[in-house]
Amino acid sequence: MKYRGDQNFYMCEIRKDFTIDATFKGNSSRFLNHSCDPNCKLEKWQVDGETRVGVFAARSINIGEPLTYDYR
Ligand SMILES: C[S@@+](CC[C@H](N)C(=O)[O-])C[C@H]1O[C@@H](n2cnc3c(N)ncnc32)[C@H](O)[C@@H]1O
Repeated sequence: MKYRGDQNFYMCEIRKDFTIDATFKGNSSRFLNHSCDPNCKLEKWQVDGETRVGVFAARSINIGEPLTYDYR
């Protein structure tokens, strides 16, 4: 799964012909920042025949700690 983020373009490639693009619409996962030492990870699941991307804790996270994952 590839993810590319910059000021005006947020897109997550699920397959060659299928992407999630949060440029105009998205959910609270839009607020996760990048870190090279992230506390979260993305997982791609098949749910009822649909591809879903979920954010999961990669380690124990303290209250108030920003949620991050590796954009690359
Ligand atoms: C998906 S948004 C993350 C949420 C965003 N920080 C906000 O407050 O809405 C991605 C943008 O956040 C900023 N960003 C994400 N991670 C960052 C980091 N580690 N350091 C500085 N800016 C970051 C960049 O401007 C990036 O284009």
